[in-house]
Parts: sequence; C-alpha cells; structure tokens
Amino acid sequence: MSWLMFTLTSSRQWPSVFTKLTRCSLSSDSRTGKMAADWLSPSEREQFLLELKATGWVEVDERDALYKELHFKTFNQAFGFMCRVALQAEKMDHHPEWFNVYNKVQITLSTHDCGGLSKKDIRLAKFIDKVALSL
Ligand SMILES: C[C@H](O)[C@H](O)[C@H]1CNC2=NC(N)=NC(=O)C2=N1
Repeated sequence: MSWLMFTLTSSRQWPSVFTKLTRCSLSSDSRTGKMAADWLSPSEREQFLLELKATGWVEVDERDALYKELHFKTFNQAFGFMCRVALQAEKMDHHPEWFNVYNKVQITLSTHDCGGLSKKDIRLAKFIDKVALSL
C-alpha cells in the first residue's frame, strides 16, 4: 500500500495516465473498441512525443495537448495548408484547434472525448508535418 501511495503521489505522469484509463478506455465503444484503440500507453506516448518534439511540437503547460506554430510565405500557402488538414481532419473525425493570421497558423491538438492526448493526435500531427513539408 505504501508503495502504491508513493507511486501515486510521486509520478508526474500518473494523473494524465489515470484520466486516459478512465475516460478513454472505459468510455470506449464496446462493439468496436474504437476509443480504447486510440489510447496511448506511457511508452508509446514517450516515443511519439520524442519524435514530434524533434519536428517543433511542444507540450502545452496547462493541459494535456500538443502545440505547433507554422509560418508560410503567403496567406495563400497557409490557407492551402489549412484546407488540406481540414479535409483530413474531417475524414478522421478529429479536428484541430487552430488560429490563423496571414501567413501564420497556430495549432493545438488534443482529444476532447478523453480530455488529453491520444493516438488520433499523433496521427494528425504526423499528417500536418507531412503536408507542411510538401509545400
Ligand atoms: C462526435 C464526434 O465524434 C466528436 O465530437 C469528435 C469530433 N472531433 C474531435 N476532435 C478532437 N480534437 N477531439 C475529439 O474528441 C473529437 N471528437
């Protein structure tokens, strides 16, 4: 029990892991298991975050989310980028929170259904990086 108490109170990762276990896994569709399939294990999370941080994504301080700011040459390029991401987001039924001024696009990714990061955010972040690189 004391080991458990120590683990619970000392691990910085525990609150978000607990949130995902309770809200992502337990609220998953029991027939398709869809939400459970999107849950990130702590080691997957660590690995994916390492990869995404290398391409400019940062973890948001106040919530379990990823953030990236992209700069394009023109508004046309920024808006073209947003159109391509929007179509993919609709296909995935997973949508970015974003803000655009002229050639700048600020993006926050998080899974609202489970109150934090999931595999869907990782997939969308990787897609965003691929589109940005192709422009
Ligand atoms: C009902 C619908 O499936 C949901 O609200 C979808 C839509 N897009 C979404 N986008 C994001 N970022 N998180 C979600 O949990 C989410 N859920």
